[in-house]
Amino acid sequence: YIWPSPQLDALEAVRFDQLGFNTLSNTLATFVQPCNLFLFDPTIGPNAGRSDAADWIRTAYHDAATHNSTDGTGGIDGSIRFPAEQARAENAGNGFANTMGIVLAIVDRYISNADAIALGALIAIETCGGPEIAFRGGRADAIVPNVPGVPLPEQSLDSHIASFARQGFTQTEMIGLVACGHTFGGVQHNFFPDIVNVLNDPTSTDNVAHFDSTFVTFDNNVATEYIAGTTKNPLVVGFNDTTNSDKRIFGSDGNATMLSFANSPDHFASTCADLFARMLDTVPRGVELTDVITPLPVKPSSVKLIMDGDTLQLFGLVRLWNTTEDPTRTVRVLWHDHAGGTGNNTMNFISTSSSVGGKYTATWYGFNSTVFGFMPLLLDPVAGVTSLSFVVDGILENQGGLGFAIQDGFMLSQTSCQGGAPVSGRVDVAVRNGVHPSRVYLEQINIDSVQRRFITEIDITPPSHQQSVAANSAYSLWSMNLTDPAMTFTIGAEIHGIKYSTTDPLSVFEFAPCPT
Ligand code: HEM
Repeated sequence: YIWPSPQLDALEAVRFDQLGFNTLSNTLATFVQPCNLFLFDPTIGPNAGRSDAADWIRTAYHDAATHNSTDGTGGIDGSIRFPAEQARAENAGNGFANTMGIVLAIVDRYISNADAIALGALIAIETCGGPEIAFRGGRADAIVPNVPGVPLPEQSLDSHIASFARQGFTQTEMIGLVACGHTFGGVQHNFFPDIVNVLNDPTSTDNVAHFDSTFVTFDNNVATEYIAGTTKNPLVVGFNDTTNSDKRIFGSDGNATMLSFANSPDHFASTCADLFARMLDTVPRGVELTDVITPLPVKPSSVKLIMDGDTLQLFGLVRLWNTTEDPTRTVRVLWHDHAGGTGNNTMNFISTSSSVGGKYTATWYGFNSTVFGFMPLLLDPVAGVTSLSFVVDGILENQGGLGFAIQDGFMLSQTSCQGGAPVSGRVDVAVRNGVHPSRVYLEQINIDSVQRRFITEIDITPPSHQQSVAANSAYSLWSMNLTDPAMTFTIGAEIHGIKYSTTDPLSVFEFAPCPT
């Protein structure tokens, strides 16, 4: 995709900036590091026999499994977040409530509850030894629970085949998806006393009987142990044959599929990568998913413009994907302006990040930064800035000639201030003369009754000709008094029918005191 694209930029960041520098403060990968991390019961610690990773994967499956491919209802739409859905017998266990507390914390205006659930499962699998999974974004959130539809262990093989067919999977794919899921975790005695006894195992104090011997790692042991006859999978060799659903499913093609998995870890991993991607893309009809999101090789990040009197401050970083730290590398940022000029600056190496279970690393450079503190580039407001390019070791990176477009039509002005009772502050937006936005507004993120984020736009009254205050010779100020000091917002403007937003949330507390 072409940068900037706010939703894709945000999804790409959660999906690929997993650990290390500039990973989102609520990065998911930290909650599955190490992979036996189980945060929900601090009294039990690492010997609970459970893991966040397993919970997140089961959560995504139970959200997906309500899908009906005939009528197009159900699927990954975040309906598992509703307590009424979690309370159903088919959703026995506390893994869903556990998952929600962490995974849904990444929901924002660009990332739905459903995308967050899909990302949680994907990151758990990749971080804990699994294959790289194709990720698409754009899942829509259900506003009511789905009809029931998750398979139960005591159901017959025929009903499981029918259930997976309804979800859109063949019998062979059913065997695969169950094996891919059941390489993590196990069955808890507390919620399934008819399947698992009290274990008296100090390494599984939650009394979880595991599906394979490596229950916090993605590997084909679920298949090798099954084929070797050494498996302890409680849904294969459980004392109650009625609930041995994995035994019936795995054996349903004479073990052909499980044998192929046992014989080849690579075949197992690639099959699971496909099946997990399809499970995560199981969405209600009418939902349009994005293309598969791949990492941008050169990605500007945290780009921000602020008007400071006669100076235009340009803050930002760039991420170079799939690179390691290299002191001999030179990275330059070029900025192109309205007058046809180009400025340039050598960027500073800041730090690295990693992704997909350590498979990739990325390096980060600041437009004008030192490791401690981010300094802006200081530009001339009259010339402004229209786009950026980068030069990495002499090679021009400009998205195939498009450049990285920058919107300098409007931005926060440093004259914004806090205090000045009875209001709590004033937001000044510097608007470029000649741009004539049809509207400038504050964007406040709100949460509706079913935890969906939505934007409330609060229009700023355009200054009349007489009242217009100049920020400098190229920009005028649009101002708005704020009464709610707790409000956080971004700034939006509509220019030639297109809406643009700033990315950094602001609050009046960041502003200098208003002059008295
Ligand atoms: C016929 C189909 C299936 C049945 C009957 C079934 C049944 C179960 C049961 C009874 C548990 C124990 C839950 C607990 O104690 O909290 C479980 C756990 C789990 N299932 Fe399945 N499952 C099926 C398919 C799948 C699929 C397709 C996936 C994912 C692709 C999956 C992923 C998981 C995971 C990761 C756990 C471990 C959860 C944890 O340890 O916290 N299952 N399953």
